Formats: sequence, C-alpha cells, structure tokens
Amino acid sequence: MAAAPPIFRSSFLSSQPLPHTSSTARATPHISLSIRATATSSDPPSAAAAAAAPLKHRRPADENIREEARRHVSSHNFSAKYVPFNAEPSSTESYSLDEIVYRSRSGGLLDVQHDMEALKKFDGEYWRSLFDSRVGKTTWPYGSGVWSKKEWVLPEIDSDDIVSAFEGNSNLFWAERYGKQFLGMNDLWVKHCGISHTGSFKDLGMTVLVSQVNRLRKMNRPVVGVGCASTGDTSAALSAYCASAGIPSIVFLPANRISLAQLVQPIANGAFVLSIDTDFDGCMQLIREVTAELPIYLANSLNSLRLEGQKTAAIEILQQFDWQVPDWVIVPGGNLGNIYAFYKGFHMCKELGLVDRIPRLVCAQAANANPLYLHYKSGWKDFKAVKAGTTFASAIQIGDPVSIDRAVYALKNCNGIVEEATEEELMDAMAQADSTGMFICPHTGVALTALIKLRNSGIIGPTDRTVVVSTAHGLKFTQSKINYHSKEIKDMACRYANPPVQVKADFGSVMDVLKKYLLSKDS
Ligand SMILES: Cc1ncc(COP(=O)(O)O)c(C=O)c1O
Ligand SMILES: N[C@@H](CCOP(=O)(O)O)C(=O)O
Repeated sequence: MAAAPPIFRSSFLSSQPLPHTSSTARATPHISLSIRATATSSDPPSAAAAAAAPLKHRRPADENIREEARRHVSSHNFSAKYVPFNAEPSSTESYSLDEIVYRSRSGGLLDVQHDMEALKKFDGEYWRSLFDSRVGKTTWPYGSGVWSKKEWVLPEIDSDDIVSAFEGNSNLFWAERYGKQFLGMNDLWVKHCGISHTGSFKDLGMTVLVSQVNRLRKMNRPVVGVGCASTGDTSAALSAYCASAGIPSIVFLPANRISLAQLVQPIANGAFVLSIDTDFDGCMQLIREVTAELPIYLANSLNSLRLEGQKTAAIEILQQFDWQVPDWVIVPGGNLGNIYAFYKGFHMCKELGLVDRIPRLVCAQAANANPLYLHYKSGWKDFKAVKAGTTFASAIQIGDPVSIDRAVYALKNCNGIVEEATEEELMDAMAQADSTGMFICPHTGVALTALIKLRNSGIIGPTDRTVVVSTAHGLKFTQSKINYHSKEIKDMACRYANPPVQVKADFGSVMDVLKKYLLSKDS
C-alpha cells in the first residue's frame, strides 16, 4: 500500500479514519474503516472490528484535551476564501479569511468558498465515515457538531485557536404524536437546534466566528471587540463565546423588544449591552456604521463566516438519517442567513457525493414581518423591505433582512416555498406542539404553521419525511406561553390554553375537580 497522504496521519483517534492511497485517485477508506462503514449504528461491533480497532490510551494526567490535540496536528491541502456571493464565473475577486471584510467590492454579500477540488479527492463514503466516526466523542475539537466537520468549515484554523462549547449534535426528535394527531403524518421530525449552549442555533455560527476572531487577535489584527445587532439570540451566543475566550463583546439590542431571558444572557456573560430605542433593523444599520469606524468585528450573519457553522445543522440532519435525504426541511426566517446555510450544507453534501439529492426547503415567516413571503408571492419581482410589526416570534421581527439575496438563491435552487403565519396561527401551533410533549419557541410555531398549511393543501404528503427546524429553546420565551395559557392576548381565542385550576384547600373540593377531569378524559 502506498504511503498515506498527510491528512490525519497520526493514530491519535481510533475514530479518525486513516485513509487513502493516492492524492489524485478517489480515496477508498482504510480497511479498518470499511468494517465500521458496513455496520449500521445499531449493530454491535463484530469481533473482528473490535479486535482491529486500536485502543486509545488515556492522555497524561497533566495534559488537557486542547494540549492533546496540539500533539496531533494534521496537515492537509484544504482551504477556503471569501468570494462575492453568486459571482460571475469570470470573477477573480477573493479575500483571505484572515482579512476583515464583510462586503464585496461592489457592495454585495460575500460567501466562503471552499477548494472543492481538494475536497473531491475524497469520496462521499470517506466523508460520511469520517464525520460519523467523530460523533459523541470528547476529542478536541471534534466533539463539537460543527468542528467534527472542520475540513468543510474553517479548514485552515489551528485547533488551538478554536473557541467551542461542543455545540451541535442536537436532538432530531421524532414528533410521533404531533405528526399523527394533528397532521396525519408518520415521518415528522423536529431538529432541536435550540437545545444548545445558549439556547439557539446561533451557537453553530458563533463558534466559527469567534474562533476566527481569536485567530485574528493572535495575529495582531485590529480587533478590540466583537459586536452585533440582535433580537436576542445572536447577542446571547456572541457574548457567551466571547466570554469563554476573554474577548470583549458589544451588543445592540432593540429596547423592550426581546424577552427577559434573552436580555439577561449577555448581561450575565459580561457583554457591553446597549439598549437602543429602535427596532432590530435600526440596530443593524447602526452596528454596520459603527463597525466601519471602530475596531469592532461584525458578528451578524452578514458576515459569511457565521453561515459556515450554521450549515453543519443540515449535514447533521443527513447524518442522523444515516445519510438518507428528507423530502422537506422547514426553517423559520428573519435576517435570512440560516435558510441559505441549510441550502449550502445540503448542497455541499450532494456535490461531494455524500447524498444524491437535496430536500426542498420551506422558509416560514411571521405575517407581521414577512418581506420574503411578499417577495415570493410577487413571483420574485422587486424586493421591498417592510416595517416589521410586533410578533410573538420576536427573534424574527425583521423587515429588511441582510441575506435576502442568499435566501432567494437558496429557495430558487431547491424548488423552495415561502409561507407565513399569523399571530394566532403560530401561537396555536406552538400550544398544540407543547401539548404533545415539546416545549418549543414561537419561531418554531411559525415553521409548524407553514407545515400545517402545506399539509392542508396537499403539497406535503402524509408519508413525506419532513424536518421542522426548531431554532431556539422554548424556555427563552416563557412569557408568550404564560400570556397564551392565561388567555391574556387581545383578539386571540387561545383555543388550546390550559390554565391552572384554582381549588380550595379541602379534600372534597380537590376530589370534585379531579373527578370532573377524569370523566372528561374517560370520554
Ligand atoms: C430563534 C430564531 N429563529 C429564527 C431566526 C431566523 O434566522 P435567520 O435570521 O437566519 O433567518 C432567528 C434569528 O433571526 C432566531 O433567533
Ligand atoms: N434572530 C437574530 C437576528 C440577527 O440575525 P443574524 O443571524 O444576522 O445575527 C438574533 O437573535 O439576533
């Protein structure tokens, strides 16, 4: 057998495949890997496989996992750079990821472009096996669902510079009862991206962005702090990752427009919090102006680095289905970076041979903040920003999304759909989902409303494998649930409210109430 190429040459990870014989031919996995690859995740390892797998020795007691990773540096030829988003093939404009740049020369969006030819030297089976081998480990940095795909995210960053909370690897929940009872569906799933370090999918992007900032600061680039405008989740993630790395964070929040649980997150993590008397779009405008003047690095998804982390949620979904492709993925949209991130993750898996198709995407918006929906309904004619109205889905109360072009591109290329949800629809959907054992956020209620509409119109079929992306933890939005279940919302029937019953503290009263309840259940 010819010598292995430099990638992952070390025997550091028993879970890390030692592949390839040729840098030009498509790679075939190493023999010990093919034993793993043919077994399903539920199979016990065969005696031969168990015997073949070398035991990983415990690291020395005085060494931590970051230091252990330092001893096992791997070299490879993967790289990535910024290019103008959706550039003409003839464009030569590009920037190193070590430059501080958020916009192309013409003022358009940027995208992180990977050296796909280098990645294609390894076949789909290789990548599937490599990613699968890293799940659920504590090996730095692969224990993270994002960094387990490091070669596709930030291939050139030193593992030592990575700031991670082992984010990702979030639960893909089979919504058995909700699917059956409310939609007549048998293959409905909820990707719980909100069950995460700071309670939302933003962690996936922020680990990447803050890691790159960490690297830039070590390179003495002019980055004194990192800043964002936020409806509450980006600011929570930014401040947590910055605090973990000892980097100052600055957050611009629209005053009185985010939940208390979200507000307290950056406060607790020591961010410099500005509560500004405007909406999110106003804060976004301000942070863009400020980051153009001061050495503050912009952390919103206008910065394409963020999307490199967020796209791993799409890869993870495929991985969790043993690399089978769902029919539909429904994502709530606000600033519209995430819908593109999902598209990019799915598309990369197809291009690199891990799967043979991509799902259709649905972007779901609150009717009170629906610029993408209106654009879609107009047949993608000219886009108009809107003044976003108040919505219980407060994290997507955005009227002028920075990633509109990315979203339109993604939806056009996957035969996607845009739907909207009124306040009553999204709150009812949230309450119904909660009544089946979930505890979702209102944004997930928006996505579920889109699903209900597409099921009712027959576009999504009863056996279609469908994934609803839950973007934040319900515990961040308890006030909306309290209002609903207290029936305190003006002009809303709150049909599924389940308020507590006030009972006198005597046995007879308690028995009366319980008997009535049990009778109602019996029928
Ligand atoms: C909980 C939640 N869901 C959905 C979104 C929408 O994501 P995007 O802005 O990438 O469209 C956001 C943020 O905007 C969010 O915080
Ligand atoms: N919901 C977001 C809004 C900003 O989105 P971003 O992805 O551009 O940072 C938030 O939580 O702030």
